[in-house]
Amino acid sequence: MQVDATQQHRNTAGVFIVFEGGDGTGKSTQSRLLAEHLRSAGYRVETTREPGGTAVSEALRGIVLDPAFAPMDPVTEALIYAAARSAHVNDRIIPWLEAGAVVISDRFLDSSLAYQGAGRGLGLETVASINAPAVRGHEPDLTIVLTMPVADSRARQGQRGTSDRIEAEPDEFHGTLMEEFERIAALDPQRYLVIDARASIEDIAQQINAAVAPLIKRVPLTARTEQAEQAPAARPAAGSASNPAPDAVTDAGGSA
Ligand SMILES: Nc1ncnc2c1ncn2[C@@H]1O[C@H](COP(=O)(O)OP(=O)(O)O)[C@@H](O)[C@H]1O
Ligand SMILES: Cc1cn([C@H]2C[C@H](O)[C@@H](COP(=O)(O)OP(=O)(O)O)O2)c(=O)[nH]c1=O
Repeated sequence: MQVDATQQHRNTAGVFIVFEGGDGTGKSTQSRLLAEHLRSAGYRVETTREPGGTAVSEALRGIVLDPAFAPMDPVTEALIYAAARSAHVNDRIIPWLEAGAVVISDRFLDSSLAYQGAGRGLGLETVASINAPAVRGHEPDLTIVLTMPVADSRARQGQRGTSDRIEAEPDEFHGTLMEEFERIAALDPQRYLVIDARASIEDIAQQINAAVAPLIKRVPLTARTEQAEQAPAARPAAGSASNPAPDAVTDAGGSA
């Protein structure tokens, strides 16, 4: 198969939402809460993560995060993340979006731009070009950036115990990439939501639900999960039992 890196794909029926930010800023917590919130309203939601999401991508994750491989040449590192992303986009993200799902990914391309481009100093152009064949023109509809001082995210990670090869990098590295996420977000405020990750889990979830509500209105009713079709009791009161309104998901419906 030939990959046309310049080809721009629209995200067809589905909606693509990405969580970005430094390590330990609450991305997986909020990704899970958003998925629960949308599923309870009857949407088909697929949650995934990078690096990961397919068998080969998870195997590459094991390699790239393994402290046994430190130090790793930054170009090698960038290529491993891009290789994992290629399988993820091709085998999971594109089919899910074409099927009309709400796809929620814990990290995507901006992590490579921030960690490898800024953190490792490879530069944004080099990292973007390495990743062009992998992302195949797909961009998130909304990227939620969770940001906080490194000292605070370190304190949260401390509760988690062991650190992987990237987490083990010094605070200066992590400070650089946090700043880069904010800089990238400022370039396209329509498609980025920057949130102070020091707020409470519930406050953050409400901000996210409010930003996602207008976006998912375009998800077709046919994309609802079979599970939701069989469980009308789980639906919000705003829609009819057989055909709930997509705009039943509002910022008032926090799941946190
Ligand atoms: N807003 C928050 N306030 C306090 N603790 C939080 C908050 N969000 C997440 N946590 C906790 O911080 C730790 C890291 O959160 P996690 O969601 O795993 O972050 P990430 O996926 O960004 O690494 C977990 O122990 C989680 O329970
Ligand atoms: C997707 C991606 C992740 N990474 C890093 C960020 C994380 O340190 C690590 C993935 O680990 P993960 O456990 O998903 O992150 P977190 O600690 O935030 O829960 O890989 C990159 O350096 N480049 C990338 O393209």
